[in-house]
Amino acid sequence: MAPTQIMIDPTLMDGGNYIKEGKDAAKSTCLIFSPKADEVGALARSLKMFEEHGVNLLHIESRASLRVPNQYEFMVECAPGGDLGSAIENLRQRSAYFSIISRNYKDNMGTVPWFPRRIRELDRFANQILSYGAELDADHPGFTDEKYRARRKYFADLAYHYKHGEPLPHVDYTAEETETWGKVFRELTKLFPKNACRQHNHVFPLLIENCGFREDNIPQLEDISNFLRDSTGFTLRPVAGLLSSRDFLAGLAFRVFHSTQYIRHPSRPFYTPEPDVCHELLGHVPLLADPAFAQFSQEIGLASLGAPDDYIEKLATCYWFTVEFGLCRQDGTLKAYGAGLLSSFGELDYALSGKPELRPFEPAKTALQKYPITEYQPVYYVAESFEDAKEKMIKYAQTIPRQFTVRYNPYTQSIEMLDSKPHVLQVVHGIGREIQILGDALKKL
Ligand SMILES: C[C@H](O)[C@H](O)[C@H]1CNc2nc(N)[nH]c(=O)c2N1
Ligand SMILES: N[C@@H](Cc1ccccc1)C(=O)O
Ligand SMILES: [Fe+2]
Repeated sequence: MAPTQIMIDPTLMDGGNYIKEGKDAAKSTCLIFSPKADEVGALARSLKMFEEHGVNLLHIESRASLRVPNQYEFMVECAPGGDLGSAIENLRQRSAYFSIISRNYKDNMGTVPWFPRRIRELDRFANQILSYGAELDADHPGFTDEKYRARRKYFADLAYHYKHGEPLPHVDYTAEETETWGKVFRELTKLFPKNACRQHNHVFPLLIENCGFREDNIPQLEDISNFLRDSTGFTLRPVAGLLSSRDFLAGLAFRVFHSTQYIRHPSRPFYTPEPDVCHELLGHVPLLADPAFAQFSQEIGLASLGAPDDYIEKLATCYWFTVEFGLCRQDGTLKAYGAGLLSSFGELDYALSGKPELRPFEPAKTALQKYPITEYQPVYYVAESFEDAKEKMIKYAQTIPRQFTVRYNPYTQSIEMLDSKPHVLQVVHGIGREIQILGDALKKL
């Protein structure tokens, strides 16, 4: 979704508190630094220096540095306020390595836009929810239904209070909600065998068997998240509504998919302008269990970390025409793999009807295509295969201006910035070991 079409909807928030918190967190500045070699007690001195400049610290972390041999590396997150500018200059002069990451990067030339480095930092997104503006409200059947709104508030609160590592909230869905799910489930499962891609049809029976996918049951996020973790390492997080493209894509870098938990309004079961539990579970989840697709999703996420705003929009557009509305050719036949098609039986039929325009998926061109969000797409992009789409995305991502390379470390569930020789060498050694394992396996085959 283009960020320009979204605005904060205060009525969805709890007395406006979430918004205020979100804004403050959005202004924090992260400093990563290693003191010069001969400095002893550098962290203590730096902390004192921040205090003297009236800067409050929200978080402090220390690690062995991978950039400067035998040194420590510190990460401090500063709240807005105080004389942060002078504190930064002071610290910069005393550091062998120094880097600033900030949500407030627009006013700070040369600053990298903030991105989460550890999986638990995804907790910060909970209070950065955006919602549709007036344009879509008029179109949304649920926005004038008090009962539905109250229910949406309940789901929003569940997501706001969720913290990384907790079990995903269990929801007792009402009979009416289950009925809506049933209608969508029934119609879509009629179309899947013919219209959905091979991977979707392969995984779907497993979801019926392991996760309670049934016409008369809305599956629980916790069961699905556990299933996905076993399949591809993807996990789900509940989310109260639309995240900005930047935040949503950052989750994918960690193989975390933000999922809504509410269901669409019963008056229009077969098409909704917002993601809902039908869209997430029937559209996205089956493909997240496919290894090649999971990797494709993560690649878009990794490419987005710290990227400039215009590139975030381009990546979000590529995401739109692949993960959301993508078509692919399999054994000479067109199939749908985009979740927005696989969750809307109206559009699933339409996309493959021969009426809309089809073009080959080509990231550099696709990234520039404008698209409507409340009606069927006029243009669809066709991928030759997930592997092919992934290779093209990786090549395209290399054209994004960024001063460092990122890599996900699944052991620590954190993002590593490969911006020093010792760190790169460490990764090279790791790959050497993998090659040994492969050589050994080959000998035994
Ligand atoms: C990345 C792209 O903008 C995409 O449309 C995102 C935006 N934010 C989102 N936020 C939520 N909660 N769910 C989504 O599917 C998306 N999609
Ligand atoms: N239109 C989709 C939901 C959706 C909305 C917005 C983006 C993607 C998907 C459906 O009806 O299921
Ligand atoms: Fe989606």
